[in-house]
Amino acid sequence: MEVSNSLIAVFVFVLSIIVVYFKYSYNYWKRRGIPQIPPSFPFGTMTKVFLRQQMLGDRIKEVYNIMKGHKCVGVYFFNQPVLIPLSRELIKNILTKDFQAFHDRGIYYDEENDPLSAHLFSLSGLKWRTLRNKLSPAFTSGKLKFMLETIVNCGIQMQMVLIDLANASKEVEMKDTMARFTTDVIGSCAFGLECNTMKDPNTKFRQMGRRAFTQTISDMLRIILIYLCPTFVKPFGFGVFSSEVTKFFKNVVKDTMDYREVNNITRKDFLQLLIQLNQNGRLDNDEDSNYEARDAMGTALTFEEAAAQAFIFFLAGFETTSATMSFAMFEMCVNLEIQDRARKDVTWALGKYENQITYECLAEMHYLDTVIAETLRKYPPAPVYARKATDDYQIPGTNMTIPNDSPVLLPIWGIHHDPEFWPNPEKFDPERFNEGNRPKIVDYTYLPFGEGPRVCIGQRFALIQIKVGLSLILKNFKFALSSKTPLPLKLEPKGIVITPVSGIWVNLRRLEDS
Ligand code: HEM
Repeated sequence: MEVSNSLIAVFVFVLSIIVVYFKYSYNYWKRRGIPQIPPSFPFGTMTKVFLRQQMLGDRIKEVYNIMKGHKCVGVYFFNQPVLIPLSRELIKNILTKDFQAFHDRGIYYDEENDPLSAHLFSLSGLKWRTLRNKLSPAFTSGKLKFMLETIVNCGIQMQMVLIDLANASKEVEMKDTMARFTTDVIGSCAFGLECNTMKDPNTKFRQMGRRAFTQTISDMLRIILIYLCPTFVKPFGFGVFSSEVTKFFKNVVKDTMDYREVNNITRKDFLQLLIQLNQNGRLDNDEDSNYEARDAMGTALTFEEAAAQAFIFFLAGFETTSATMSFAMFEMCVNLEIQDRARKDVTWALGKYENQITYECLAEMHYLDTVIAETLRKYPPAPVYARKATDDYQIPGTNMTIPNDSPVLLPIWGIHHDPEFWPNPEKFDPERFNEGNRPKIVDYTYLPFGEGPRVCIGQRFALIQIKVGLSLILKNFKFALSSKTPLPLKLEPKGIVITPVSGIWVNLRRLEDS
């Protein structure tokens, strides 16, 4: 009895210390004269997010709406202070003008124990800059043209599978179908593999892709530990992703690189470019020579570094693009006149280029561009993204200073739905991006791919992939929402990228039959 009383006393004592410490931490922003949202113990300002009841992007949008008018606001993840910039000038300064004070994301990586975590998205400082310079030439229009054939081949596989489903009058779940298409594209372009996920939805590649984007309770606990005490977890070799996922991707890169070397095979894909960087530290025959990488060359990428980049191209590439394609399909189901107009645009461009999806043909699908742009506004796949202050930063025109090391989260979902910049923001209206309206878009209010030196490196590749997929669907099918799609769409609270909870189900009708 006495032992248990002592244990309870120790527990109460430790808990009281934690509560007092958290309460003190909860004045962090107030002490610095920065407005804050009142936090509560123990989750700070993010209770529903940590209880997996609300998407992070949605919570940050609420904060944006409550505090709009201020330059910035402080929030807390547990007791960790995080800054949300609200004014356009401050957002611009962080992303571009004063980039030197915010060049890192503050994302955990551990080159030694978890080399796959040391990729372009997470790296910091000079390492990031050097790698960015080395990789940028892999995304020039010349290199993308070189990969188009691979993307179109994956699109044709998708088209064939959809034709079979339409012939069998089966309802199709678009989110998963698009994820299988983009898995095939990125699997092929980043890992040099024909994944065949379109034909077999349960390939190991697709399973690992799904696993990477599903957080189990133990993943969540590991991530929280990494977030709260990164120095403590390092010696334990905790990875951001489960070891099953990282082992799989590392082996795929190793096996494919070895196979190509032994059999002297080259292919038109990112992996080939990574192999060149691994062997020579630069790309062969670089016809797009306007890149600033010349100084950064010389040192080759190690195998681990090359594998980490293939891994991030896959992670950053497949879910974001498939989400965009499926939301575009959803909106074109709900707005049939937009679907018809997009189809006319696509068939006109294809007609002009003898039904061949070339780079030039895609560039002429102007209306489809506006549909994709509006999809990325209404459903930005990355509803928030991170930066870290790399110096003390005094906010111009104020007495407020963002302390060195502060995590910063950009409230993209909030900005994209702000009626001041986007009247009637819930309306899906591609006209916002037509030739006449595009120049009127207020700077720093449309940021689906980020901005400044850390802007998405895969932006052009993503847009090509999305256009290839959507143009093949529009050309071949009419589509309508099935009653299996619950309306209004509910978004997954546990998701990293915005995804609909129960998928998007459509009925496809082959155009010859309509
Ligand atoms: C619709 C599709 C996509 C969206 C909406 C998207 C969005 C973003 C955003 C918001 C960022 C952060 C930008 C910033 O912090 O300023 C980012 C970074 C990045 N994205 Fe994408 N992305 C997409 C597709 C892709 C694809 C297809 C790839 C690769 C093939 C890719 C690779 C990357 C990488 C490597 C970074 C890190 C860049 C750096 O830190 O230097 N993304 N992306």
